[in-house]
Amino acid sequence: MSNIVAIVGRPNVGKSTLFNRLVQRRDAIVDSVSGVTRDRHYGKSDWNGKEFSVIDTGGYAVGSDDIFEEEIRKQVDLAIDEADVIVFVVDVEEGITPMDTEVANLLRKVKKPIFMVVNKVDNSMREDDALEFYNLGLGEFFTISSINGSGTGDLLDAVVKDLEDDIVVQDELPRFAVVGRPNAGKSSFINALIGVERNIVTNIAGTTRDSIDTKYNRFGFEFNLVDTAGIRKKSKVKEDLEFYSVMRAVRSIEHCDVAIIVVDATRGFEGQDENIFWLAEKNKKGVVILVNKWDLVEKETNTMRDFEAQVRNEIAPFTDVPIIFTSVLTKQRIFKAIETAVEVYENRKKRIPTSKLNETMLDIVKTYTPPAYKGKFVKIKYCMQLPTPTPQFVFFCNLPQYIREPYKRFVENKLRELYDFKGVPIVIYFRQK
Ligand SMILES: Nc1nc2c(ncn2[C@@H]2O[C@H](COP(=O)(O)OP(=O)(O)OP(=O)(O)O)[C@@H](O)[C@H]2O)c(=O)[nH]1
Ligand SMILES: Nc1nc2c(ncn2[C@@H]2O[C@H](COP(=O)(O)OP(=O)(O)OP(=O)(O)O)[C@@H](O)[C@H]2O)c(=O)[nH]1
Repeated sequence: MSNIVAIVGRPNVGKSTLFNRLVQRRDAIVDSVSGVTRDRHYGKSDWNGKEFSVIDTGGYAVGSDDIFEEEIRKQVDLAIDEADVIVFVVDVEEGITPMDTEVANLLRKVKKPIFMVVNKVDNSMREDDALEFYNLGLGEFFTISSINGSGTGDLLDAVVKDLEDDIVVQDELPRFAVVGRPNAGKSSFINALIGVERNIVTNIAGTTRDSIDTKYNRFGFEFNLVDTAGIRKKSKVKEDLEFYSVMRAVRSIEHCDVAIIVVDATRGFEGQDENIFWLAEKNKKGVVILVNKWDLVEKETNTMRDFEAQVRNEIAPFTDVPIIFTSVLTKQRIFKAIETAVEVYENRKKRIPTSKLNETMLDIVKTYTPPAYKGKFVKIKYCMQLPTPTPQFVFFCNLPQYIREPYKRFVENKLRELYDFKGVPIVIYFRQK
């Protein structure tokens, strides 16, 4: 059901450079919201029509050199458990180091597809130098230059062979993933919702270890709750890793239709919350934001309004997202949260008939035409919603290359005004006709 590619390797081999290359390509071509590169560590990519998430394990290891190795070992362990494909990067300039050998030892036992990648092979002379990496005992490898891009196409061809095609499961219940930073109240929310002590709730960050992906019937709604936290073996979690919560969020979001993002009101909407938000957006999933622990916030006249404004500011331009102030402790607005998630689920499945869309939208785009560019006028002739699992629209026109981002936004906003797409990412294309 999911396609997660993890990039592992010791520091400085070029993991981030490779990651950027994989993700930017997609950002440039497919992303509806350009300029959204707010997260360094994970992103969406696609190759030959297959979409996948890429996770860069670099940059997580913090602290002194001696705990470094231990951190990297843990990350590789986690990647082995949680990712579907592992890309192991080594550096031809440095050759084999003891840490490479250690990582290779961990990977050799793994059943999942592993791709060893010798990076910094910027020229043909270095191809010969790469031969020493056979000594790591992982068999064939790819030689690439992340900086100039050579070899990355062959690597991607091989990687996507091992990934699943997009599976569209029909006629299933809505799948909700409850995601958020450690300690935000995710387990408490699920418990309050389903009315039983299903998860372990404690006030120690990162204590939720049980997996649930179960069907519920509550408040007259039927849905599945997705929580893949328990997939990994408990014994291996010795302490909480930021990388672990990222992995967990990535996987849960990939599995869901709607991500219910739980935010701790006492901490505000922070960087990590934003990352999770954009992850859901990039995956074209529905989003509902719960501002939880609202009982702990000291309220003045405009506290709620101000908080909401701050969140909307951070998530612009996708501001049409339900934000609900909850207290899981006092069970405030729990029902509302589920009711809204169901609404968002329905919005995400919405299909606007072509005739109706043209009646409404064509008028608008003819009245408010795209600005002329280099003296040329763009004429939009026709539009339709694509038969995709999530809302995507195509506008046919004479000069699609002259359509700029602000006009796209304008069209998106109009679509959102006319048809309720609250909480749902929309993709808009302009195509030649
Ligand atoms: N010559 C050459 N240099 C490269 C290539 N890829 C990356 N580098 C350089 O190698 C250095 C490390 O690259 P990063 O991408 O930051 O490496 P990393 O593995 O993500 O490092 P950590 O974040 O510390 O784990 C940078 O100076 C890059 O410019 C390459 O293909 N050829
Ligand atoms: N006052 C107050 N406390 C809350 C609320 N929701 C959760 N808590 C408390 O916050 C702590 C963390 O809650 P959890 O439900 O374990 O949080 P979690 O997000 O599942 O945490 P991890 O398992 O670390 O990912 C617990 O002590 C809860 O009792 C709330 O709405 N109000």
